[in-house]
Amino acid sequence: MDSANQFGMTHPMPTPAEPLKIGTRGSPLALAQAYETRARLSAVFSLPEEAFEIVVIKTTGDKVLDRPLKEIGGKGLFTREIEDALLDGGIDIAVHSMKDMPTLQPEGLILDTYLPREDTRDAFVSPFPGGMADLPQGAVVGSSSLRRRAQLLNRRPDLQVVEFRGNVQTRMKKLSEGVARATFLAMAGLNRLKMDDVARVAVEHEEMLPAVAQGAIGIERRIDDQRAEEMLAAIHDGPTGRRLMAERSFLLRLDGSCETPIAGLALLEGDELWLRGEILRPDGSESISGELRGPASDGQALGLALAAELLGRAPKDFFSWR
Ligand SMILES: NCc1[nH]cc(CCC(=O)O)c1CC(=O)O
Repeated sequence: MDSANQFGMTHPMPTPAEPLKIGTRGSPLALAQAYETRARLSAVFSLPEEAFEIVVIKTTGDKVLDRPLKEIGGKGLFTREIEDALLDGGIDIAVHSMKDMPTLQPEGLILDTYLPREDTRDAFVSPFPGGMADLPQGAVVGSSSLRRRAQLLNRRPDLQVVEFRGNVQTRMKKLSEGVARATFLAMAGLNRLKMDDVARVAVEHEEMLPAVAQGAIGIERRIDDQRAEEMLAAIHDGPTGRRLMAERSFLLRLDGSCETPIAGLALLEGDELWLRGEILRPDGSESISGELRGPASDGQALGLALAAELLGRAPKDFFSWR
């Protein structure tokens, strides 16, 4: 008899046969996300963990640690090898931080399953007391995110931003060594890693709009793999899907260059989506932001409309590729 579980109803298992191979990067956050996916699948189908195999894949982005990401070549840096493994059958599903995912997937793959979204806010992290507003004049802040860097400089042109790569542990070490006074991380990552010892102040959306898809886990599969399709349908979170549809359409329409800092967030209010977006010059000297509301059933139109609105207000030289 099926027993209820923390994720709700149980489902009949499509085809048990072989273990479902779950591909992931090997970073602590990526592994936590893969374990969460496995836990949800095994709960919803009442399957033992052995029915799933976690396959760790090293990507170019994981191998090159000494250079800023944009120098190595932007898009797909953390996904190419994983998508190759999906295509050649080495894995059956791939678990991703949606924030890092290109807006379009390779032919033959589909990315339309999302787990319930975590906290979407950024976290201000510093060994000193206080939040962003308490940063002294001229303080040094570490970040390798183009978006956070531009937003920060837009609000506080007096600050100095230095490049900060590496995992949470590396960044905390840099803070304790005094390389920077503070840094920014996603609340979602800190929460998923259960890093309760890292002192953080949540940055409200009004102060700093997060990256598109921040806090969302997405699961990719082969388009013709029926077993994976059925299994993933059972753990998909509809509200997260509707929000990401709006945010990712917004990004897709704007995404001519990874040199352009972009922020975007959709919230669901009943049957309505509320989408906010911001584009900035990399040095923070100019910011263009806006918002639109529309039916939750058509996030795509909403995302495209807000992007068109911001593009219409942007000077010709705003995007470096123009
Ligand atoms: N670009 C790296 C990345 N990709 C996803 C997260 C955090 C988790 C998330 O937003 O889902 C992070 C690190 C960070 O921004 O602190």
